[in-house]
Amino acid sequence: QGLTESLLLSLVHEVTGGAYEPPDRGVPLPQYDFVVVGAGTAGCALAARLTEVAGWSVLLVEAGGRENFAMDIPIVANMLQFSEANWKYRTQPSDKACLGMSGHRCNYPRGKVMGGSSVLNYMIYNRGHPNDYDNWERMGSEGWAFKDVLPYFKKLENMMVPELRGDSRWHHRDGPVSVSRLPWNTPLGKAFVDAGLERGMPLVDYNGAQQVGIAPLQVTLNNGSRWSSNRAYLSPLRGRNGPSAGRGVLHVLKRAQVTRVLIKNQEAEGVELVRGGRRFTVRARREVILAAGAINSPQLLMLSGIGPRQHLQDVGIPVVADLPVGYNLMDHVSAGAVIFLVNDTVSIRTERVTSSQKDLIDYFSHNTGPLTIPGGCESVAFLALDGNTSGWPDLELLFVSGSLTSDVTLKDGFGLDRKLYQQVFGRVEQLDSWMPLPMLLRPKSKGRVMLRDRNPLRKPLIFHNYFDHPEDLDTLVDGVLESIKMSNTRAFQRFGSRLHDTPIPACRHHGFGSRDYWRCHIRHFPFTIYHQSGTCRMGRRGDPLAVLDPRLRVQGVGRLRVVDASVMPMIPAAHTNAPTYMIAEKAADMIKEDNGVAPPARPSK
Ligand SMILES: Cc1cc2nc3c(=O)[nH]c(=O)nc-3n(C[C@H](O)[C@H](O)[C@H](O)COP(=O)(O)OP(=O)(O)OC[C@H]3O[C@@H](n4cnc5c(N)ncnc54)[C@H](O)[C@@H]3O)c2cc1C
Repeated sequence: QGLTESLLLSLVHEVTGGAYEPPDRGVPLPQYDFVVVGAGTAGCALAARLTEVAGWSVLLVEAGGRENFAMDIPIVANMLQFSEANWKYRTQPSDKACLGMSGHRCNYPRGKVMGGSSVLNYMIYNRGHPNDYDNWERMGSEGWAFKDVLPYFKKLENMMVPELRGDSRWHHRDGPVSVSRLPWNTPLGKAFVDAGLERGMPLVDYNGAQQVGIAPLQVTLNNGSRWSSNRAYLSPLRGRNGPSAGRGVLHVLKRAQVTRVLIKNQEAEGVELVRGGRRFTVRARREVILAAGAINSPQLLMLSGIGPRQHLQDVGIPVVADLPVGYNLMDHVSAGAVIFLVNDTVSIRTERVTSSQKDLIDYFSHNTGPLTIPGGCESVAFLALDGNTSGWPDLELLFVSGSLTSDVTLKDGFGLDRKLYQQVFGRVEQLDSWMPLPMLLRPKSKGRVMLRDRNPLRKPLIFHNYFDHPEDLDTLVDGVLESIKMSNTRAFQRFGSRLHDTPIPACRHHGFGSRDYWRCHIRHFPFTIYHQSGTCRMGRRGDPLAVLDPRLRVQGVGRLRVVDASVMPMIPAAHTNAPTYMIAEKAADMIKEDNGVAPPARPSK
């Protein structure tokens, strides 16, 4: 009976999907105070905060459609990449990386849905290290030091982990973004933490006093389900929006793509957008704010004439402001496809959990069980490599209680060459396995986003430039070697954990397991951890490397800001969702201040 009830419940949710989010306005008004482009992590947070001001009107424009119930189920996170909720970007072919992917191109997913990438993400909640933000300030982003941003990290947080809730030095309970631990773990997830302890790593709250160490994940889940930005910030507005509620007005336009910012006399006047084949122009009395993410915000700026002069001239767009838009693309790349086999049925295999009546009932009726594990991610280690005593980690090992072979969609999610996949992994496809994702936290290589042409509906060109800097590759090799040590601990040997050792044919000549072999392996299978950022970086006013000033205003163009992951001058040693929320929270206060409204209350210190 439990199962039937569960399925009926899902059907009801599916039909009424997105019922908690603000409705689609259909046709916009001709004018608003603010037009916010993109309802992703930053856009939802920002729009919600701006409508706290009575008398302000905000239009939030989103290219994707509504969020639905299936998107809330953590275990299917990677499957969403095959849906229309993904922009389905691919990087340009490279001879340095993605060599094991079809066409030497890596997939680069981005959310295209209410909630943006916070709907596609793996929900890992991570702030980064104080040095990340102190470094931002040193690089010219005045007001973004850790002491300045910590209050905003706290403001967004509803910490639900019992032992952290009371730690008011680092955490907060009243924010919109729910943070919890996984309600359920596999034996392997626990083994990873034990293995870390065995290797001498301390158990840490990595969002607290010390990041380096080992820990079960903190995740943006509420009651076992995804807590997206749409859910966190927009659902509370439904039904209590508008002047009579003492708030501003929020209109949301879904499946509407902004094609250009309208600029006159070096000031943004509004946007042009297309929706259902119709073209609309919407004016902004106060400001246009781009929150379209690290690929689409630079694309939109360039389409509007703001970008590198030569590039704009090459594609035939009149130059409004000559700025380094699209440069400084950063991501956290990992050493993918390093897998360890185990003897017992202790890992997550998607087809096993989604066809288990018990697991389905556990999820739908009790909000627990394997379906609550976001794509199999359970625990994490942050490592400072030899000689680094700063506490600012170089490397992360993200533990996944399954591997490339545990889910039929994963290899295609990353875009692996099918023949190569069969050669290397076909033999072990049916076995239980786990995967550490050694992830480079402070990459030195930088990529670039460029326009293909002046057509706003064509995908931009993305050059990841992974491993341009040789140190990046070496750090990842260290990560693979540490993962092998983790597998050799007593905690993992209980399960007979062993490295899968079928070599990649093109790397075999290096000798399986040598540093050169791993370099070659990583060049074949670099997995993005989806943290694209930095392409509209902020910096000191007048800095030729900066697109924005530290108040996130586009240099040389009035009434235009960017508020999303693209503003980061340097990618933090963190998964980027929480830092993006922080950026939006801080931006909301700056925008209020700059428009003559004192921020409502100082966020808690
Ligand atoms: C698969 C995946 C897994 C991830 N896992 C994690 C994780 O576990 N933990 C973590 O911290 N981070 C994770 N991230 C990264 C994190 O989610 C992002 O850094 C964050 O969501 C970025 O927020 P944003 O506001 O910059 O952009 P987005 O959230 O991507 O929002 C941009 C929005 O703008 C819309 N848009 C774009 N162009 C236009 C246009 N022209 N007109 C109208 N709308 C437009 C998009 O459709 C989108 O909704 C993951 C990301 C992905 C894709």
